[in-house]
Amino acid sequence: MQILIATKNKGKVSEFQSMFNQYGIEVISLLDMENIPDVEETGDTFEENAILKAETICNKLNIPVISDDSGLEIDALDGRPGVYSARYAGSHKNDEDNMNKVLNELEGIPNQKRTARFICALAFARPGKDTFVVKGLCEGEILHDRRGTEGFGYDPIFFLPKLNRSMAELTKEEKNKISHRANALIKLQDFFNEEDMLWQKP
Ligand SMILES: O=P(O)(O)OP(=O)(O)OP(=O)(O)OC[C@H]1O[C@@H](n2cnc3c(O)ncnc32)[C@H](O)[C@@H]1O
Ligand SMILES: [Mg+2]
Repeated sequence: MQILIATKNKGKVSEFQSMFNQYGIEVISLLDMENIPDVEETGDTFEENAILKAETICNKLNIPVISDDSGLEIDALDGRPGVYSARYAGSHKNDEDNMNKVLNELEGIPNQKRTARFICALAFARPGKDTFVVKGLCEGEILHDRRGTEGFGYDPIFFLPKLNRSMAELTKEEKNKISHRANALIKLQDFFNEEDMLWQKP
């Protein structure tokens, strides 16, 4: 069995692959397909953008798809970068530039005021049926410098106080137990279980 994740982000694909692996489900993504243009993320919320991406690709290919819209919300920056996380330092979507921008903006802000959370909205769209959408969170703090080399995106500057490590210091297996993406996927599973379809909790 296969599921299409409507994303072009390698880091997300790799995490979905290991999360779905335990169910014997093969993950394919837009990186495996040619000529799929980027869906413009014009929504004001993660949920809106996730629905937009899932429904656009579902309508184009006429198969069920899951999409992921995610990002980082920093309290001291009034929730920025938020839905603009991918393009925070410009439309070239560069992780290093994005992290530098955040670190510069937080310069001089003390630890207790550096609270933040990763957010992930997952939308599941099927031909001719209602789309459903769920949201998962992961709370943490923004570090003063990068730590660790695992993961992707903003992981090196995201600190998890309970684990005393940055997200980029966790193995993929560890991250997939506590991440915003994992928390959203658990909620999506509940939908699937209710509808008695696709895949079941182990
Ligand atoms: O839209 P798609 O094709 O899925 O790929 P994208 O990279 O543009 O993805 P988003 O629009 O959802 O933007 C997500 C941003 O948030 C960052 N992000 C999302 N999940 C993350 C995670 O688990 N760890 C670190 N950064 C993350 C990511 O690096 C992007 O900058
Ligand atoms: Mg995007």
